[in-house]
Amino acid sequence: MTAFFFSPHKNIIRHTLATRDDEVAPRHEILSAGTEVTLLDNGIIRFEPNTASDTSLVISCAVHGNETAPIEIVSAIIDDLLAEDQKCGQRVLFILGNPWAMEAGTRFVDVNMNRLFCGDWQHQDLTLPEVKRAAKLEAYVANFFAEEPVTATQRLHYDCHTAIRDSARERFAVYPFVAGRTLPETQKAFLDSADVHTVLLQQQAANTFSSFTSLQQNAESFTLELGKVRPFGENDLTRFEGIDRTLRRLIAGDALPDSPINPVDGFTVHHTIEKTSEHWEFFVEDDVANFTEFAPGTEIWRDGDDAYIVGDEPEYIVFPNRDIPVGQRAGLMLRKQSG
Ligand SMILES: O=C(O)CCC(=O)N[C@@H](CCC(=O)O)C(=O)O
Ligand SMILES: [Zn+2]
Repeated sequence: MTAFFFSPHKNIIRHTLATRDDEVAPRHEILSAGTEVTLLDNGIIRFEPNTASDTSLVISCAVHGNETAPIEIVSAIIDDLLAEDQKCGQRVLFILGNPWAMEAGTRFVDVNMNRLFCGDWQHQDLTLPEVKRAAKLEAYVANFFAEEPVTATQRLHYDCHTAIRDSARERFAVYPFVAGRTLPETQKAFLDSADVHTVLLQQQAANTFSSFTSLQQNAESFTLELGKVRPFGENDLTRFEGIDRTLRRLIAGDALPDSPINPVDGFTVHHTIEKTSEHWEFFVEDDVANFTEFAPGTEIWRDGDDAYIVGDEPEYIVFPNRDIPVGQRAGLMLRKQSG
């Protein structure tokens, strides 16, 4: 089956790269175990077992096109599902988010897709391919969850990324903010199983893909930062064995532990760094790693009389980026949760 489903292409990566958005032909097959496979759109494929499933699982990658390791992992899982070397015990929707940026080998082409969700695509130029794609992704995910069987008890979404820079904590998760929600032990167990021992707990609603599934689709979801951005073929996939193994277990329908065996450290956002004007000065070196610790009293940025100085306990930086337009986020300062 593997050899034929994406014919004449070798796998979903090649098929997605070779297919223009307006040329995609939906495909449908039933595997010998009864699993229904449907290619819904370019880079969007659904597997549905013919047994009662309790989980609807969305696995996405390539929302940023140059974050290739998760794309390689997802493609290999899809190959194994098609070859029936990987058991399909749950409904799964796989999404390769941004085919144009994948082809260009860039984070995005016209607009950062991971700022277009929760309907924010409506306020953008609707002629742009990435804007239309974000709208479609919302619709595919909403339909996938709406069509879940009566046996379904949980909706999960893991949006797999790699970060631009090194990280003092190699892998980390971002847990979207939903008022009144706390991170369940079962999701900590998922992170532990995937070798992700750091979680950034957002305190504000956002317009990322994982925020959309958490806020509007009632899913447990994360943005997973699983390593560092590298071109296709240059990833050390042994560094991604935890997520690969854990996604495969979930897809098979195998139970994960109810609570983590190893600690998962929580960090909360203490300050959002914003580039406030053209005079804004940023005192963080360009090559600083994510989760670098800054001691109390360190000045992080200054804009005239306004400044940010680390308070009375250490803070940790993530996603620092000075090369952004005025008004946009230039990084986050975090505090580590105690206990
Ligand atoms: O490495 C960086 O500086 C950026 C990594 C990245 O793309 N992170 C995601 C996080 C999404 C979230 O907050 O859930 C993003 O900025 O889209
Ligand atoms: Zn990313």
